[in-house]
Amino acid sequence: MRVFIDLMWYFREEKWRYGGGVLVLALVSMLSLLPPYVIGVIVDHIVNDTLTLAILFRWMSVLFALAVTVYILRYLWRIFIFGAAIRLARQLRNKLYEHFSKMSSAFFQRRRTGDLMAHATNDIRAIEMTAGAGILTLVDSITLGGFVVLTMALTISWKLTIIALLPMPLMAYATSKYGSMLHQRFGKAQEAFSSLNDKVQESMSGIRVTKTFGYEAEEVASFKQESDDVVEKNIQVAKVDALFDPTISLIVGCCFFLSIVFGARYVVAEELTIGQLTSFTVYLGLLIWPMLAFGWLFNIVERGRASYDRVTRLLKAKQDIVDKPDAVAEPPKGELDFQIDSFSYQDGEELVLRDIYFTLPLGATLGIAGRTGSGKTTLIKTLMRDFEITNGRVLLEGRPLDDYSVEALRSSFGYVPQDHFLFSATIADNIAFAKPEADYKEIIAAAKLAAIHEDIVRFEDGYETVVGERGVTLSGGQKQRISIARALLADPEMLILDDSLSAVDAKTEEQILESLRTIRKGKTTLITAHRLSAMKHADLIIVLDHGEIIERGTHDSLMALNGWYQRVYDHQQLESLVEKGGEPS
Ligand SMILES: Nc1ncnc2c1ncn2[C@@H]1O[C@H](COP(=O)(O)OP(=O)(O)OP(=O)(O)O)[C@@H](O)[C@H]1O
Repeated sequence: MRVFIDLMWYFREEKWRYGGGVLVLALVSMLSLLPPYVIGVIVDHIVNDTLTLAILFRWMSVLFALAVTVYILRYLWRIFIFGAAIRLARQLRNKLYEHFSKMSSAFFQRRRTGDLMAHATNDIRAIEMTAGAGILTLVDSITLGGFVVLTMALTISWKLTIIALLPMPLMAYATSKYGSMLHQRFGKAQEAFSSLNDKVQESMSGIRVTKTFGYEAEEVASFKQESDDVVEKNIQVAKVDALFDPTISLIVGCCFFLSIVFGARYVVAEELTIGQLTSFTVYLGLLIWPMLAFGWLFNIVERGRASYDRVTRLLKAKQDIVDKPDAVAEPPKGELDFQIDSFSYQDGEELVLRDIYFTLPLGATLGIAGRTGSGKTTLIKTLMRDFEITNGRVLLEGRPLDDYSVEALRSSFGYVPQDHFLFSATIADNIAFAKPEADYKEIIAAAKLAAIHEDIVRFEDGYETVVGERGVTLSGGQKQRISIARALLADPEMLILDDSLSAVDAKTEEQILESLRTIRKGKTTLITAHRLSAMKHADLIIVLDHGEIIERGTHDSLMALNGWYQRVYDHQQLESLVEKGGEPS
């Protein structure tokens, strides 16, 4: 029941809804006591031969009025209690989403997407059940159960009540035992569900790769295995779940048995009338639901507790990147000073960057070259504070990155990542993502600069073409250029193209670079690329190898060095000549 204490903050917040709901529910419980009483009275009238049509009609009218009232009241408490529970789910879901959106890349690297999705769906649903059906069963089992027992004891026979309820402690013992078994098994079932979620997410994202390699059968088999695991764990839950009903029915059966055996003796001894015994057994029947509700309550509460623990653990995860109290809110301009002694993604892991020292004046263009895995993207991630530098620092306008608020820092960057992402929205919306207030003229201008305008107008719906998962399929190069247009539209202080020209041909690349040279005057641009022609005009080019700068300079000075840069550049030029049989880029 600890989960109810954990949720107390919400019950307080919604005290009117819960207060109203509980009150109405208690009233319904009280009113439910009337029909058994009426049955007892009628039976006694029949036994004593005093039943008249008038008496019968009077009691029937009372029962009819009661039914209508209970009908309305039941509707009311549902609105109060279940309505509040749905609101709690909404609040928690929004909190989780807000929390996710504040977390750094390191957080998402440690967690699986499917797991996070399971928290936001299954766990929240279990908590909603606790705050809705859980409260209902708690209040119902206490009020209806309490009222019925009191009525039986006070209006019929306290002796018979005690006898009839003798098997109850057994039930309390059994349900608490089942409850703790359920908690454990439910935790495991939820973990298995998270894992399955993750599997589905990964399989769907990688479906093309799976098909290309003809791995469908293996994928289906591995999905089946995960799915079987979920089923197995849920069966384990269901096995305990299934114990509640028969146990409760058995105990209720014992209660009936005792009350009939002893009740009959009291009737013979004339301590009770037949009508009273009839009422007593009907009251006992009324106890079945509170008892079932009690068992069900354990079930709901244990699920809710496991889920609430999982969600709060997640919400408690500290943001690893937070603003200092006096953080500068003004977005920095692009004057860079890298002073990184070393960087690794996790403590104790292999160093990914070492001895990165260089400066870049405001408005300059930096080219970052190097073989795959040499640390180009990592260098950019440290600049954007996606990951904290533990050994060294990066200065922007002479201040360390953490002097700036995260928001100010992020608004300085226009980042076009390697794995570009388009939302399921129109092309115009995708381009205007970083500047939603942009008008069509600005969007088209950005698209022209990114050399994608001609492609867009060829689509039937032009800029209103829907792309992404639910829209038309674009080529890799088209997606890249839309991502570039998106970054250009925001006109950021620092534009970062992380291998963002890899899927466009040499001519288009040159066209885009030419636009950049014109519009990015006075603003800093960083370009990483495998095709070195993309950084030929940079003011500074650094070549990384195993996280270290092995060459630095301008294109001309690097060519004169006769090192890695010169070799790769010449090789690429030759390749381009052979492939296209045309001009070198
Ligand atoms: N999030 C991460 N966690 C742990 N290691 C990582 C992470 N991202 C990259 N690495 C590792 O860091 C090294 C540098 O990777 P990085 O992506 O910076 O290289 P890159 O030069 O950009 O490569 P590419 O040209 O292929 O994009 C690699 O060994 C990679 O495995």
